[in-house]
Amino acid sequence: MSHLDDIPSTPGKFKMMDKSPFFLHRTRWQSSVAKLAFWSLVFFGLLFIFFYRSPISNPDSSRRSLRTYSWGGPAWEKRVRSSARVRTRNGVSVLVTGAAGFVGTHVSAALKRRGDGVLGLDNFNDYYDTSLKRSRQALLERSGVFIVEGDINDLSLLKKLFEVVPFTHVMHLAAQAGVRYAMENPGSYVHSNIAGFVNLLEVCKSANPQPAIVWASSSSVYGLNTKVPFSEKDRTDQPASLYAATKKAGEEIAHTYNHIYGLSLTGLRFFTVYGPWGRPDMAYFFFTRDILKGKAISIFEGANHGTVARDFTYIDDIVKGCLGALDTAEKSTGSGGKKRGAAQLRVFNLGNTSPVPVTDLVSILERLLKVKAKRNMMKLPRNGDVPFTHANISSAQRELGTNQARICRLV
Ligand SMILES: O=C(O)[C@H]1O[C@H](OP(=O)(O)OP(=O)(O)OC[C@H]2O[C@@H](n3ccc(=O)[nH]c3=O)[C@H](O)[C@@H]2O)[C@H](O)[C@@H](O)[C@@H]1O
Repeated sequence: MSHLDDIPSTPGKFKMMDKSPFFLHRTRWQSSVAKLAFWSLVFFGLLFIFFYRSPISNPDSSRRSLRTYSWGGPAWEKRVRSSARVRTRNGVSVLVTGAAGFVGTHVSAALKRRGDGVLGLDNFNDYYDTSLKRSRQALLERSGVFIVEGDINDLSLLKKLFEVVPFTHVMHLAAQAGVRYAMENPGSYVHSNIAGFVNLLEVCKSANPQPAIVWASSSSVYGLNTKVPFSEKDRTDQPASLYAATKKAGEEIAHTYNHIYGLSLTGLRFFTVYGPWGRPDMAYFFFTRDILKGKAISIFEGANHGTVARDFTYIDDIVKGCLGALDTAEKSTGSGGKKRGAAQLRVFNLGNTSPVPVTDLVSILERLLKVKAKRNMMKLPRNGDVPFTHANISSAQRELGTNQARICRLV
């Protein structure tokens, strides 16, 4: 484009050029034709450069530039197939969405370890430091799990994945997590937890064979319930946050797709999951960071200095529950978008069954870090938090073939 620098930017400058000795004896008419020819050349030149460099002339690069994700092509398909290949008798092939997330990484690794085919999908969004997601990706890559970079809202990508691999199961863990962030960015919750989920179900319902789907709901659906422990039969119509509302909406959407299309669907209500490779937006993570920095931490308390507590659940127990749900999931009954019979629809709590006060969590951290925390006690803000959670997991223990209670505690 450097030649464009020589082009005069104003008509005045052009007139100056007309007065040069070269043009001196030309007529006015000749000068106009020259001007016209010159500017036409410039115009067509620019037009050419625009179309030559524009993505429109190359559909592949256009797709990449618009969606910022790169996928497709024979080498990519080969990686997808290889990652999803089942390597054991009776193994299953699972599409794990949110595979670079905390729970997604652990579940993908566990499935791969036992010989199942696993393909990850993740959009690597920057809700928290993406370098942590990249490290999890590297970890999974070493064990043979390929993570496709893309969004669950990308219909053509999802269709392509099902064209390349006839997945038997989908482990849907991609979501906008975090209770308090919903007040800052509500659209992100609607985009991932509602629109993205519907998009995924649309593709699953049309797939042939239809996969069985296990997906992450949340303990937050119990909202402002006071009856403890929380049982799957309890009411879940009083969400305290938009996050909870989108997860509850997911449960209703699951019901619809099960009812109309015969999709086998299992929702798992996770209770405040913690462990290695955990999420930096969660309290145990940033409390640790701030205690080590000598920064004060805000500890929430209920009315009249009441205790705020969580049924903190160790990641290994959650992984057991996820695998148990996949293993006991019945096949979807539909095909090609048509229901052929009643299909399985389930919801399970996955929790530790013994709530721990947040003040105790801080004491444990102090003991392990050997640093005294600067505690700033404050009233539970009205930002989506609930005072306590407590899971009844008898249904999961009975039906998922896993006794996950008390395997691992905070200490
Ligand atoms: O189980 C769930 O359904 C949810 O668990 C967590 O949400 P939360 O239980 O709020 O977990 P944290 O953000 O780690 O908070 C843990 C506890 O610390 C308290 N907290 C949090 C932040 C803070 O500054 N101070 C404080 O006392 C919270 O009130 C809560 O009782 C996850 O972040 C959600 O994505 C998940 O769905």
